[in-house]
Amino acid sequence: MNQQPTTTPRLQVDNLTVRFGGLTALDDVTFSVRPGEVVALIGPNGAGKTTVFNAICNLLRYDGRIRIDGAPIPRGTSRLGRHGVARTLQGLGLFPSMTALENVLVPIASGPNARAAALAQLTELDLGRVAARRVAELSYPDRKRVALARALVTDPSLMLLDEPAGGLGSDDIAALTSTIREIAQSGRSVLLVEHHVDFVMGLADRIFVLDFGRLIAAGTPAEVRANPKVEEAYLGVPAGSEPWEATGNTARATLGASS
Ligand SMILES: Nc1ncnc2c1ncn2[C@@H]1O[C@H](COP(=O)(O)OP(=O)(O)OP(=O)(O)O)[C@@H](O)[C@H]1O
Repeated sequence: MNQQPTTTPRLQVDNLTVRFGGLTALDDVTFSVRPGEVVALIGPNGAGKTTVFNAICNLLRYDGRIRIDGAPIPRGTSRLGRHGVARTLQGLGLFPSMTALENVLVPIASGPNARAAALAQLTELDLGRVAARRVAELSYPDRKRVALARALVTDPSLMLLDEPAGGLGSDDIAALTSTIREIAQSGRSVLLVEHHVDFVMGLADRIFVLDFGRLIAAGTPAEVRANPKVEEAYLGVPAGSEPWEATGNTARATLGASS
C-alpha cells in the first residue's frame, strides 16, 4: 500500500498567479498548510486573500499548482467536497427560510443516516437547541456556527474559513477560537482569511501576509508581528515614518493592539 509520508502538506500552493485583465491579483504566491495546522492569510483590503480561496475552489483560471495531500485538484472541479475540502463564506450562504438542521443537511442529504449526522454536528457546536428553528430567526453568531456546522458535517480534511470572526463580539470570538483549535486537534487543517488580526495572532500556527497580490511575510504570529513590512503594508507608509492617525487606516490599531 502506498502510505503518504507525514510530511506531505494537506494543501500545497505553488507559484499561484491570477490575473483579471490587466490586474495581477496574485503574483507567484507559494505557501502550504500541514495536517492539523491552522494557517491564516491576512493582508489589507484587495490584497488577494479571497482570490486565493477562489483559486483553490477552482472558481477562476490560474497559473501555478495547487495540490491537496500531494494530488493536484483537477481543473474544472468545483465540487471540492469529494477532495475533502469545505469552505465557509463571508456572506454565510445559508438558506434563511430553512431550519438550521435542514441547512446542515444540504451537503449530505443523500447519505445514509444524514439526519442523525447533521443533528450530531449541530449538537457538537452547541446548536442542538436551535436545530428546528429557521435560520432567519437565529442570532448572527448562531448563524455563523450553523455555517461552520454545514462545512464540518462533510468531514473535510481541509477547511477554508472566510472571515470566521467577522461581526462577532469578544465572547463569541473566544468560543470560536476554542472551536477552531479543536477542529485542528482532530487532524483537520484550517486555512482562514481574516481581518481581525488579534484573533489571528491568538489562534494561527503560521500566518502568511499578502499585499497587492504578493506574499510579503510569513511565519509564526510573533514573527509576523515583528516584521516591519507587515506594519508598512497595513499603514501604507514605511513603519515609523508617520503617526498612524494621519493615514486614516484603522488596521494599525488591530495589528498592534494585542499583547
Ligand atoms: N472577478 C474579478 N474581476 C476583476 N478583479 C477582481 C475580481 N476579483 C477580485 N478582483 C480584484 O483582485 C484584487 C484582489 O481581490 P480580493 O477580493 O482577492 O482581495 P481581498 O484581499 O480578499 O480583499 P478584501 O479583504 O477586501 O476582501 C482586488 O484588486 C480586486 O478588486
